Amino acid sequence: MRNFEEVVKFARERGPKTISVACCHDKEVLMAVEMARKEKIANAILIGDIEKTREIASSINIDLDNYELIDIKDLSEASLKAVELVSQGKSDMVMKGLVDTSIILKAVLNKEVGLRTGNVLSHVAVFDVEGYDRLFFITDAAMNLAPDVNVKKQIIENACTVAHSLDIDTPKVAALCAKEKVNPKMQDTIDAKELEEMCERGEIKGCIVGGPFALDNAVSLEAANHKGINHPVAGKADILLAPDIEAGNILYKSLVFFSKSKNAGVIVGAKAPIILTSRADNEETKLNSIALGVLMAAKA
Ligand SMILES: CCCC(=O)SCCNC(=O)CCNC(=O)[C@H](O)C(C)(C)COP(=O)(O)OP(=O)(O)OC[C@H]1O[C@@H](n2cnc3c(N)ncnc32)[C@H](O)[C@@H]1OP(=O)(O)O
Repeated sequence: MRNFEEVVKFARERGPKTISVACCHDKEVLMAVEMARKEKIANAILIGDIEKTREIASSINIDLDNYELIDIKDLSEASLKAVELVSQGKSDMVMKGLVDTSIILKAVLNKEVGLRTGNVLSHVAVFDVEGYDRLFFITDAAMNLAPDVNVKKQIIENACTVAHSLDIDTPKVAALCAKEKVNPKMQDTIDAKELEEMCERGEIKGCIVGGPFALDNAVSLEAANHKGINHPVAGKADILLAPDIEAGNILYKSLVFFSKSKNAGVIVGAKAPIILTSRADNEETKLNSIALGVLMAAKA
């Protein structure tokens, strides 16, 4: 798949799935779940401040009779309930509403009702950037703070599951750094080279990993050629592995605010997909993310 129209089309064919929305009192979230319902992609169980939700819904002409509603005002408790519904098999995936990412992720990691698998969980954002003929996968902009090389390996593997779900069989992974040469004083450049070597040894499968790469020579063949970089990933990266959450989040939000791009975001590695976008993302991004979640759930 090369764009979100195809992702939404696929989700329509596989839906409807059920989403439990944690902290649903948010206009863009309600607009996205309503679009998903009308498109028969997903039905939603809305958990949160229902009085506020009703006010918002009536201001945008959404009939809440089409939804199951659970009134829990406390953000942590609402997040736990949304996760618990998935654990109980009453819902197929969780969606973040108007709540801090850390609150919903703590619910996902909760030992009693959470969705742990023993694997690393990580965020994968998919971007369709104007001017590029392929989707970009940015990871991890939202969950893992400062991953070491072994966690980075698992973050790559998680991103590959998303890329494979979108029929990108052998994604090219660029381990991003501030430069394309190893500097012993820059740990992320050492990690990037190690990840490349792990892939060459067959310890990371289903992709080609290269690193370190600066962003320009990861995404632009012209920039890579200019620097004389000769590697299958150079200028052709699909998956952009950020060295840490700060770089990943800034890259994500730069694309959202400074470029013409469409995007979607999901946490993977858990028992079910967690649809996770920024609160500032618009309803189209949230709908794309629901479609991506449906696709991931369908392939699970
Ligand atoms: C991109 C658009 C959206 C955004 O902009 S998001 C904005 C930025 N994101 C954030 O603020 C969230 C960043 N992450 C966090 O806040 C925290 O790392 C997070 C995920 C909430 C975990 O916090 P804590 O519960 O304090 O973490 P902890 O390190 O004490 O771990 C508790 C238990 O959970 C486990 N854990 C933490 N991260 C994990 C992961 N990625 N995958 C699998 N397991 C994980 C950890 O091993 C620990 O387990 P145990 O209790 O020892 O068995």
